[in-house]
Amino acid sequence: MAFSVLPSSPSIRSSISYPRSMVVSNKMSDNKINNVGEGFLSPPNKGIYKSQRSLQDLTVASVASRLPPPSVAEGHWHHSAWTSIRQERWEGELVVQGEIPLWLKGTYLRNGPGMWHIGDYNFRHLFDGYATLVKLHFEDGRLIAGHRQLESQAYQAAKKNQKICYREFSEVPKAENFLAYVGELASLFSGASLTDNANTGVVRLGDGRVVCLTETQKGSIVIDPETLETKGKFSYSDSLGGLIHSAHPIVTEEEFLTLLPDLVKPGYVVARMEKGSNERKVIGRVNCRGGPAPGWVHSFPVTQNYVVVPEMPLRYSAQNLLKAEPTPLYKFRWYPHNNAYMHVMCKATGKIVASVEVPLFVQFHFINAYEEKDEDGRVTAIIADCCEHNANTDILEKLRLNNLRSYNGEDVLPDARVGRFRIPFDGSPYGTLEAALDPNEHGRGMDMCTINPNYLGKKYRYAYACGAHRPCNFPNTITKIDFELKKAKNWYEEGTVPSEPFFVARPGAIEEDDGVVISVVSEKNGGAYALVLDGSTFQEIARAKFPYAIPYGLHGCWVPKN
Ligand SMILES: CC1=C[C@H](O/C=C(C)\C=C\C2=C(C)CCCC2(C)C)OC1=O
Ligand SMILES: CC(/C=C/C=O)=C\C=C\O
Ligand SMILES: [Fe+2]
Repeated sequence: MAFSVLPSSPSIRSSISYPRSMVVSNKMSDNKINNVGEGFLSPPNKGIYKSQRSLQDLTVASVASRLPPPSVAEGHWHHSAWTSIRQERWEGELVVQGEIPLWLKGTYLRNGPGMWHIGDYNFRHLFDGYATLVKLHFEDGRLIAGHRQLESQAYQAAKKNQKICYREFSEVPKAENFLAYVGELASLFSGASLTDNANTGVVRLGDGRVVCLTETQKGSIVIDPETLETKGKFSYSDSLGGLIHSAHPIVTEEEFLTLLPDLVKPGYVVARMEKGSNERKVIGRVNCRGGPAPGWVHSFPVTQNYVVVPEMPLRYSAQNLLKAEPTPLYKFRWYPHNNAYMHVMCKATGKIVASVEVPLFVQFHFINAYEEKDEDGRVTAIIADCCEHNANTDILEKLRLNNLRSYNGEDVLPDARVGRFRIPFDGSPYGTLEAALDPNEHGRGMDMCTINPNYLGKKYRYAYACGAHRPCNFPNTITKIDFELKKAKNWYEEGTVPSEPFFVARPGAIEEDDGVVISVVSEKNGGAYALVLDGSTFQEIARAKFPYAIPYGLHGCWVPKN
């Protein structure tokens, strides 16, 4: 279903003056950064700023990028979604078209890999980019927006040395010679060469600290939610050790639950950190049933009383970790013959209460989970939903920047669905996995999901995610899934790439979908806008254009205004 957009051209005002460094050449022959961002390049009277609080003239250091070959220049090479951010930071008020509800008071923060080159070297994979934080501060119907680069050690070192200095998702520092490589290997075992580029998510802990996260534990970095300034490492004060963890801990007002994969003795440690603490305490451990390594745990679900530990056939691979060049599945390997499993751990005791074999699956993101009960209130099963890629690992390859940028109109996004696991508690050895609704409801695209956070771990009716309006090469709709009616409502605007929808409940709401859904939308010719949809009708209620291109981003959080 296509939605109409609000009338364009609101009364436009701009008080902006363009610093010299922002006015860049738009010629394809220049070996310079070529973002072709409408907002940056258009003359001031075409700007859409309402006012300018602080425009920082901090062009990203030496951002000369190698230009695409002319044959693909007509594709999505200049889509803002896949174009590096050009400035270190910006902040300003945006003109709002439509109406932002007056109850919406607080800041939406979004993290993501927004800078994909260093010097004249272009990164290969979407997940390699240096972290860019975006903020949307809503108050009194107004919107102050901005972005800032996260000052991780990895980003600072890359800027200083003009080369990649740490191991990213697919990129590896180039060894100068064999001896250096041996040193590199040693530092890999100690974790010293792993990145701290926290480009995946951002969470607000119960005590108010805001932390950016990625797959490496050292990539836990505290930021100031107002200025987006990097404050320093979030160091875990326990001695749990290990180098990696789930990039998606479960964070509530009271606690932080995480999974630490154990690559030495294949399994997972489930740990909990209380509000206000830096110390994780072990709840329990799950041993893998398949091998030779634990499955990738980018995310995991919880119910009110249980932690669900997935054992996906896409497993970490120590061999691939050591390789200097990316392998087809990066740091992972696909082991279909070693099966797939789901384990359930009691949160209070750490005991494994169910462990079942399930059909093969591929997911990055769990949506939610809940306990199914019989009429006496006894738990009969766990229901766990995820964005499931039909047990096909191709999606990892599709997320290479070359593929995203060279889109030519072909329908190349692999099919995905809402995968619903049922993990029975009756001792039977198998669980089931089925589509929760007809995937055609959301164009057979499905990822980047969120829910009303008040329904975490509880029976729920709605999920918000990105679906597909085909043909496409990347999820390009915002979709609202109704599990009760098995229907989806889809927001779509031609040529745009919306990032993960984020639900904010209206204070005092009774209905699960009473609230708004926020997304940052990247446009094909260099623009971007903040979008607010009504959670219930899924109609657009407001949008506000950024004065420059905002690249695609991953996950976000909400910081309420006190
Ligand atoms: C998804 C998603 C992945 C991502 O990851 C970023 C990094 C730096 C991942 C690194 C690694 C693994 C995925 C496996 C184990 C090794 C290690 C190098 C730590 O960002 C994303 O959004
Ligand atoms: C962007 C993404 C998957 C898109 C698939 O269709 C995954 C991001 C992981 O954090
Ligand atoms: Fe993720």
